[in-house]
Amino acid sequence: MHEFWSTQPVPQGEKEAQEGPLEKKTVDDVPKSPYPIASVLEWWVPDVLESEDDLRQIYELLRDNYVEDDDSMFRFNYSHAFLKWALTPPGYVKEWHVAVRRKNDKSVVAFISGIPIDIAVKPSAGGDAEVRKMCEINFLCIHKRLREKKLAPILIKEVTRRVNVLDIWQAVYTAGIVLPTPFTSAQYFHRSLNPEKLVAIRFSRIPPQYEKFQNPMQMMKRNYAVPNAPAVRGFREMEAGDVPAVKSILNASLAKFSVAPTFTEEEVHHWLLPREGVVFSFVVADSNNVATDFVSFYSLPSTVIGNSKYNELNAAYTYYYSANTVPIKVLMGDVLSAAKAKGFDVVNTLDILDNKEFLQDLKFGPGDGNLHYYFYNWGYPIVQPKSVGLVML
Ligand SMILES: COC(=O)c1ccc(N2CCCCCC2)c(NS(=O)(=O)c2ccc(OC)cc2)c1
Repeated sequence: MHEFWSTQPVPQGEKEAQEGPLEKKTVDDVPKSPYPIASVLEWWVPDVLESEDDLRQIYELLRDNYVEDDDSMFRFNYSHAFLKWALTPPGYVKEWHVAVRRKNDKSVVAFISGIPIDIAVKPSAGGDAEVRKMCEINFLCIHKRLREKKLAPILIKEVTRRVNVLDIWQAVYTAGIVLPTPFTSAQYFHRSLNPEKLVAIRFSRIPPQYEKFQNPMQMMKRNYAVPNAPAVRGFREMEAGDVPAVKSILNASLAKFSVAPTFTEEEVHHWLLPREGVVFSFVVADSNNVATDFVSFYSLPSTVIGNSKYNELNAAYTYYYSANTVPIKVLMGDVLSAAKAKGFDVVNTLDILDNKEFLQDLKFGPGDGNLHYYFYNWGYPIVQPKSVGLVML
């Protein structure tokens, strides 16, 4: 079991692993040439920022081969603009976008990405957080026709080599499956905004508790109806002028968690300013128009697999927030209104951050998916998802 992971510096399930690095190497120990790969294949670094065609090839690989839910009802369909955003934050390293192509026709068969991130990790015994420059790994995808050929371990080793050669020795990543060894496991929750479409997509009957009504669908629509205007006075879209205030309140909010990113001003600008069709962010401004609260969500549509009537689900996912003058459930209530107004069918979230404080009142229901969080080369005790302040796209 775990032929590959048992060779890696990750907690192997022994009891209390020590906190911190599991192995210590230096740049001199790191091979300078790419990891060997089958002769019919070649390593390739797409230029996602400057080449629309390179970006399109990565987009299509993920659209057709990336994560599906357990029942293969949905597959994530990250957009071009979303992928460009997710892959090119301040200080990104082009070579950490690792693709594999077939030599003969140059078709992309696999991908894995890394981006730089500053993670603040609190020692479990308490005390100040240690801020560590890490790599955030995402979008590991092997073409459906090349599964079970041990390609994933090769991509993981190669991206690790390209990260280590720049003197970075830790990574953070998530997966819907259990690997050695999660430091937390979160659960997905979803809030319907368009119950008619969700019932149609889920091929499922209307929930039994609605059967008693004369017009069950009408009652479902009423139950999930949201105001068409925000409730919070001073609630408005975030602008560039809000960046310093948002950096300050967001970093302060995230400092409460055991594991969370810290953001520079440039990173706040990149990750949290609104981007059409990608990320949506709002502030609560006081009488001097200074942001006192902040909330955001991102657009991640899913392909509906094998449904004749609908082929796309417009899902919004809650992102970062800092609730200070209003409770998070009031702030998130305005996110539901904004998402509905922008045509989203559902809002998805995880029970990380303070999200448990709004799930029930805002009528989120449990999904059937889990998201497990992992460190590479960093021993850390298992913590509750509500101690985690890291949102992975
Ligand atoms: C790859 O998964 C999807 O594209 C997707 C999209 C929407 C989901 N919804 C919203 C639609 C209502 C039905 C259940 C929740 C769900 N169900 S889910 O429980 O939110 C879920 C999310 C992620 C996942 O794998 C990482 C597995 C399950 C999944």
